[in-house]
Amino acid sequence: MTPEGGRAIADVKVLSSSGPYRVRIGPGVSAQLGPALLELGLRGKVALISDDDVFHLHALAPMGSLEEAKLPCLPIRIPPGEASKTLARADWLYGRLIEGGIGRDDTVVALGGGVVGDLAGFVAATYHRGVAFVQLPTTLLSQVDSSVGGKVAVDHPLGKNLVGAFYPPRTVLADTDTLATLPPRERWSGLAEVVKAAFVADADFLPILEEQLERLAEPSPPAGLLAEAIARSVRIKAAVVEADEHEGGLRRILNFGHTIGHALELATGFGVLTHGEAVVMGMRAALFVSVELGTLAAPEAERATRLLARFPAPPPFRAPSPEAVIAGLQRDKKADRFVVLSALGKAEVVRGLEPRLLRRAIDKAYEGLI
Ligand SMILES: NC(=O)c1ccc[n+]([C@@H]2O[C@H](COP(=O)([O-])OP(=O)(O)OC[C@H]3O[C@@H](n4cnc5c(N)ncnc54)[C@H](O)[C@@H]3O)[C@@H](O)[C@H]2O)c1
Ligand SMILES: O=C(O)C(=O)C[C@@H](O)[C@H](O)[C@H](O)COP(=O)(O)O
Ligand SMILES: [Zn+2]
Repeated sequence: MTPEGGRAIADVKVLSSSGPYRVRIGPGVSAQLGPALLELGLRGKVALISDDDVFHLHALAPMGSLEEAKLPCLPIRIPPGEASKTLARADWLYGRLIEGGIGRDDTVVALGGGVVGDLAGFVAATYHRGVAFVQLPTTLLSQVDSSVGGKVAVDHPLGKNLVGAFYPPRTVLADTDTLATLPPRERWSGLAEVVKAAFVADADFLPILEEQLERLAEPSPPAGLLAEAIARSVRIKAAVVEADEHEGGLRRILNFGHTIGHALELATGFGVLTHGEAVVMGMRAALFVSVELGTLAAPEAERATRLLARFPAPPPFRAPSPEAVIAGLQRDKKADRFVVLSALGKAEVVRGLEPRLLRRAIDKAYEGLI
């Protein structure tokens, strides 16, 4: 328990078709898991899914709180990394849930980053046609983005997140204390989604990021600054997903940088680039496309590109050919749609990008890296 006693610094309410849920953000909030479940009337067993590394680092507090609340816990660990976000791993998890006697009235809790959250959420959505699902995100990326909004999925060898569902969590406990152990590369990966949120929906957030980007990437940024940046990103995402939960329109803006980003993750091999690294490259490409199509003024694109240039380059990787990237891109769920900026803080969707423009955009994504 922290000096604050696990009290949230921010508490964001998100409306969804399966009911409202709270996102509590602050130091020590994962130690509130037991009471949070009881508050929701979730009194059954808890299957706590985590990856090996996160389990060793951060399972004690939430498991202790389950014990105090007298909620039986079945811990299940998976290997860390994007390679675990597969149907095969989901199938393996179903086996552990069946063997552990997890039933319709029990709860799946995801303790980890976006990989654990997306995978455990997919399993929760499908096991027994849906059991209660709770997120305890432990990466910056999962606290600012993936734990909110209900997208759950696994990858397919032919494409990222191709098998999934919309399955909102019952609650989210984003314990900012867990971020103290996060490696720098993963901090920057999360910051990519923070910057994306500002680019597509919150121009007033940009000056703060321009001033504080490197501080936010430090192992221990000023606590208030970090929690505020997380809360602001969550509020942006909450507003978008509340307006368009199932991505009929507006929600597509959250895919800014992702069309090429996802194709790069696939073509380099899942896990070679972090999601954030791929999205930074994809956003550079998308800014270029925005200027080429005339939706964004060049000085605004330059300002955004300058912010992205402050992200560290990924470790050296074998760059796939533009053809390989385009092939992956054509299998994306949103292959025919491309998100561009129409101003800083405002995005729109265009269709039917010319293949030649796409190739030049992929060159932009690689610029300075290969
Ligand atoms: N559902 C959504 O809306 C959504 C949004 C954005 C991204 N995503 C998905 O999220 C995934 C990426 O998530 P991620 O970046 O969290 O990756 P991740 O879950 O793989 O975590 C990154 C690494 O950090 C380690 N880790 C996690 N928490 C830690 C901690 N507190 N201390 C030390 N190490 C820790 C993990 O073991 C892992 O090795 C991708 O699959 C992406 O597609 C989903
Ligand atoms: O929540 C959303 O909507 C997003 O697009 C958020 C993205 O950051 C995230 O990477 C998401 O998983 C992408 O979804 P997909 O539908 O393109 O697979
Ligand atoms: Zn993303």
